[in-house]
Amino acid sequence: MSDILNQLAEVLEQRRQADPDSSYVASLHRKGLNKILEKVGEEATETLLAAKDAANGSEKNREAVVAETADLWFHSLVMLSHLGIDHQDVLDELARRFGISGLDEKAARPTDA
Ligand SMILES: N=c1c2ncn([C@@H]3O[C@H](COP(=O)(O)OP(=O)(O)OP(=O)(O)O)[C@@H](O)[C@H]3O)c2ncn1[C@@H]1O[C@H](COP(=O)(O)O)[C@@H](O)[C@H]1O
Repeated sequence: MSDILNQLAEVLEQRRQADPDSSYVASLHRKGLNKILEKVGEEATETLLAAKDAANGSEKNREAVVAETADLWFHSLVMLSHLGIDHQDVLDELARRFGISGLDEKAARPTDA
């Protein structure tokens, strides 16, 4: 999985300096953080609506979940790039968490005084 993420992140880095008239990613950077966040929110909403439909059944609905999740991940990568955050940091965080049960991690959190 991380191969395509790494390749895509490399292209996204190049697009920070590209012409907004010939690059969708460059056009997002030109419009700024608020526009990028709007797209992330929109794609998140579309993903959850597709997921609700998929729970009711057809293969077409399941394909929509895949397509919408790809849109969400893509726009999240653009957000990270815009903020100058390396996507590898997110992969490293997932790797750090790997094998740690969410239930155990939550139980080990300091309690509020
Ligand atoms: N993976 C993607 C990718 N996924 C989705 N999209 C685009 O994301 C947009 C989101 O879809 P919408 O229907 O929400 O778009 P819209 O309604 O026109 O958007 P708004 O006007 O509402 O903002 C579409 O234009 C999609 O084509 C992507 N655009 C680019 N990439 C990758 O980014 C690379 C660089 O793209 P460019 O910068 O355009 O060269 C490409 O080679 C691809 O690898």
